Amino acid sequence: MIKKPIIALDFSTKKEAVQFLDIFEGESLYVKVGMELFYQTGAEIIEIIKERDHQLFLDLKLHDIPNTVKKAMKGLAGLGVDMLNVHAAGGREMMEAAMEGLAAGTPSGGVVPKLIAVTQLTSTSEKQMQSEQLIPATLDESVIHYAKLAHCAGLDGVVCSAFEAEKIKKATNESFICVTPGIRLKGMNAQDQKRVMTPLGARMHGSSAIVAGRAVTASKHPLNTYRMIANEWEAVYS
Ligand SMILES: O=C(O)c1cc(=O)[nH]c(=O)n1[C@@H]1O[C@H](COP(=O)(O)O)[C@@H](O)[C@H]1O
Repeated sequence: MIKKPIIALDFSTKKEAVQFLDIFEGESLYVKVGMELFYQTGAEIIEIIKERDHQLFLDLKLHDIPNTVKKAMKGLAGLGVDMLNVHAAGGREMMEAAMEGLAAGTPSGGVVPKLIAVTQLTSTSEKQMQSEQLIPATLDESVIHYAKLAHCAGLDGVVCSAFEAEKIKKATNESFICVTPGIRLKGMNAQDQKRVMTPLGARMHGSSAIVAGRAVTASKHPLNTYRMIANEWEAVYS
């Protein structure tokens, strides 16, 4: 279980990301770096975050042929991050290759980062999935199918919405990590997300970790908003 809400550092420059982190000085965080920031800064931002002793989820959502993903993961493993992800739609062989790459790239004596697979993005609705991906199943069925595939491939967990977390754990096992983005405090705008939930709702639905981005980063009072989210989420552990 990941006790701290994971903050998505979705900024386009190093300067903005660092200014944001400065607000939390003295606090140990779990942050996520995604494509927007990583493609601009490269590994430099990872170093900055590690120097500040924050935990880090590098969210690059790899999705390519097995050999390419394996080699890419081998390189990424050397960055010393805590968690990485791939798209489950890349298939079982690709996910197994990702695991092999991670193990091969982790320096000897080091901890192999956790690997999780994106099932159906939280910005996807059932209707969209059926009409655009031509998947003739319910959204739950598709997400659970991808979760089982990731589980069979030996991954540590998945990214899903909180709505599916409990069902995934039943279909795999209790320790399978369900990281759930699409987190909003009550009354907040869902923006481009389709399957959103409050931190408390995520807690009740069996999420292992929550990801909060714009709710915190675009807040007028990021520290207060983060604390509100953390209080709802962490209450279960106290
Ligand atoms: O893999 C992810 O982190 C991810 C998967 C998913 O299905 N949905 C999703 O929103 N995310 C990420 O989680 C964050 C959510 O951002 P907000 O909607 O601003 O809270 C973004 O950085 C997304 O890239």
